[in-house]
Amino acid sequence: MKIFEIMETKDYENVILCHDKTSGLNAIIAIHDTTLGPALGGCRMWTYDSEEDAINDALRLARGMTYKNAAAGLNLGGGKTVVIGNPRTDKSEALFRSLGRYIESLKGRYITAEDVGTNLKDMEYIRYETKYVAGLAETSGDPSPFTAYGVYRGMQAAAEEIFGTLDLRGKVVAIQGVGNVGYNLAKHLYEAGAKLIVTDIFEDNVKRAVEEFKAEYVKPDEIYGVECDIFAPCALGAIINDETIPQLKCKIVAGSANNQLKEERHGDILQEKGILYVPDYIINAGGVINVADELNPSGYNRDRAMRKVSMIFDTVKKVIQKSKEENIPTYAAADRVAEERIKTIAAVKDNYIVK
Ligand SMILES: NC(=O)C1=CN([C@@H]2O[C@H](COP(=O)(O)OP(=O)(O)OC[C@H]3O[C@@H](n4cnc5c(N)ncnc54)[C@H](O)[C@@H]3O)[C@@H](O)[C@H]2O)C=CC1
Ligand SMILES: O=C(O)CCC(=O)C(=O)O
Repeated sequence: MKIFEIMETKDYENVILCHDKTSGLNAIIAIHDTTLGPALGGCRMWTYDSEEDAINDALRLARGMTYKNAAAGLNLGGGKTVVIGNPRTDKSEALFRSLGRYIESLKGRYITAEDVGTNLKDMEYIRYETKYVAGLAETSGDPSPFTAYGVYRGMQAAAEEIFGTLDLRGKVVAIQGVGNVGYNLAKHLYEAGAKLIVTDIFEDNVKRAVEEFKAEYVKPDEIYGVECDIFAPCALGAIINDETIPQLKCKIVAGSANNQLKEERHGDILQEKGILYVPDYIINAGGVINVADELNPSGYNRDRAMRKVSMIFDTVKKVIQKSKEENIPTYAAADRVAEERIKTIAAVKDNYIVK
């Protein structure tokens, strides 16, 4: 793996390898870009097939956070931590405190939070060693309801574009994955009068959605082909691909899952087919917007965080507008929105201030 070549090509600032013999910690902190502010991004714990896979994941996710934070209008750069290990069996207080000490040593260049495989308890252990951790139980808490609300608002913006109304009453929405985000999204949609079709690999999650929201159930591999207005991927990445696109009968793809397009070209194909794709990192920024509110000098405020999440409606509109004006697919328009903000703010910061 040519790490410096990758760092040069995609403009990474730091990649920090963290090891602690006592706790067994093997982790990577990747900081992609801090033009807008300290890098903020969650801490993922996963069993990787190789160290190279783990480093690649940290790099890819850190860069994704730069774009997500920039497009969301946050004064934050992008970073991510990857802890190599099984989240069910390899966790300990010592492991997360050891990681916390590494994060502390960066003196605020990187702020961590929850991600796949980590939870509020793990964040508390990190907090024993550093203040550079957000999303604690006593402050902003579980980000999923905020992410779900952001997805709902983004869907409304997309609906206004395609159906001429943001009213989702009577619209059919197919949700893939009714876990933390999917469940909360289903609740908003049900209350708005939408008809739901759901799938999940966990029976309990399906049962909850069917009973509470009168949702129709289909098997996991059937969800792509159902007749619907909106397909909402809220489970896995890479689900928009050569096998699934021909099955889609929706007019909009809008969901919380990260990295929905298997490859960028799949975003081009959606556009050719006349399906509006709402870029994942634009519509799923509710969680990070909420977590970032903790960094406000006056402290965390839930109502303010919710108001900011609601603005995802406007960001989605802006991306759609750019896509139309510049005749590019929405995923490329989203990248331009993020890159232009970083470039503009970098230029503003160019002048010298006496400290
Ligand atoms: N929780 C949050 O605030 C954020 C979540 N995301 C992304 O949104 C997605 C969902 O996140 P959460 O709801 O937190 O995760 P979760 O783990 O609570 O829910 C995911 C659900 O998908 C189901 N699932 C897994 N494989 C499936 C398959 N093949 N077919 C159907 N269902 C399947 C799982 O059983 C689970 O119920 C993930 O991709 C995550 O990275 C992105 C930004 C923030
Ligand atoms: O929402 C969080 O807890 C951190 C943000 C993040 O890592 C993400 O949005 O993927």
